[in-house]
Amino acid sequence: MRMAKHWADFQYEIYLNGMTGAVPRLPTDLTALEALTERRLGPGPVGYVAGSAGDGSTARANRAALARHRIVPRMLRDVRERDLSVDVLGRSLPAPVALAPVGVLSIMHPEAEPAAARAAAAQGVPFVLSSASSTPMERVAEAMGDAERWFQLYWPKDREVARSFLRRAEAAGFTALFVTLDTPLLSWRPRDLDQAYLPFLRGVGTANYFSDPAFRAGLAKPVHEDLDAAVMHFVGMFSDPGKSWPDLAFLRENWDGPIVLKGILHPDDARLAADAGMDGVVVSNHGGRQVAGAVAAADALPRVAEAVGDRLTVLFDSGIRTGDDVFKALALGARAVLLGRPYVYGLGLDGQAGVEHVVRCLLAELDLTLALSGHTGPSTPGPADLVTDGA
Ligand SMILES: Cc1cc2nc3c(=O)[nH]c(=O)nc-3n(C[C@H](O)[C@H](O)[C@H](O)COP(=O)(O)O)c2cc1C
Ligand SMILES: O=C(O)C(=O)c1ccccc1
Repeated sequence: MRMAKHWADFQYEIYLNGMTGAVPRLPTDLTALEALTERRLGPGPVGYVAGSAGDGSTARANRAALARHRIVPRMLRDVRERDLSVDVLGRSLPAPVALAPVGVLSIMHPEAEPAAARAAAAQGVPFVLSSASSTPMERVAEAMGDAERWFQLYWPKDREVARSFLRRAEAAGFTALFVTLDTPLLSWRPRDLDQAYLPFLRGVGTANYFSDPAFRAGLAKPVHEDLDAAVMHFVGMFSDPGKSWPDLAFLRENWDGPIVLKGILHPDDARLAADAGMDGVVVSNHGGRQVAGAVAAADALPRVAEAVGDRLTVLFDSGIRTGDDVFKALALGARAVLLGRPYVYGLGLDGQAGVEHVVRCLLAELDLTLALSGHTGPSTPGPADLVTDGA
């Protein structure tokens, strides 16, 4: 009997369903989802999701850097039995993929984070919940049963609010903490600026704050009596550009589980993370949404992996759209990847089912890419399996 699930079976399922005339409700080439979402949803929300910093050069560089690497497939390696499972932060995951933290999901679909979280749970991949979710963390946890969930912290200025978030996340069953460091300020985002569109000013993405006792203690009036004041309190609280490396001790003292720093691009920062007792890093430029002109995430990855791969769990995001992108990230030194915009488009187009479609397409394509390249799991691809244009 076969032990591990073959994600590639989704391919047969689609062809078999085709015998009754059915075709998938959404494209199976996940790079097609952005344009489709733009046609179906209003410009404000899609612009917010698809947009990035400055002229978009970092988002383009993320794709270009992955495209510069080409896979060199190997033959005759017996790839009948494959197992995509991988150990990440002390957990065994069924595949080297998790859903990235994305705030304000209610702008894409009324069922928002609970729908995305249920999709992740149904497919067995971890869901990383954003601090800036449109649903309180306890309700998202409830939607997930005992499925794997991680909490992303935008480190609030107020220590009591920070402590309260950590306590609530632990009580709600979030097992790992992802601390996002690349967003102490929101970057210059022309697409949002030109539409004067910022969801939080409308009170979207504030659910964890407005439901928090420590946050509310700082308000003169209850949230519903003075929404503008509550929003302003959120804006002042949401992040803290004054933080520096020694402050990480606070997180270590207040969180028992693994801590992962998200937004690391320089190998020296990765070393500082290891020195500070962190458990992992996400090599990420926030999907090109923060520093225009920044290094492509895939170009930063091998240097970070080289620097700390033996001390920390190295994860990756920014630009992953296809199964072969995941293969390349693994080969460049990532243990697993986070998927951002594609699942958000899936949510916008078809709710929970849309997110499940995206996850299944990505993992089927990864499974097939591994097999067709001569690999039976995610841990064997390495730099020798790639050639790089211009290198
Ligand atoms: C609409 C949107 C909202 C995001 N919100 C958050 C967030 O709240 N916290 C966070 O750490 N990262 C956030 N990110 C960044 C993602 O976690 C991830 O780093 C990025 O989307 C990966 O790039 P990709 O979209 O190219 O896959 C957001 C990204 C998008 C597109
Ligand atoms: O838009 C983003 O990229 C992001 O990270 C964010 C920040 C604050 C609230 C919601 C999302």
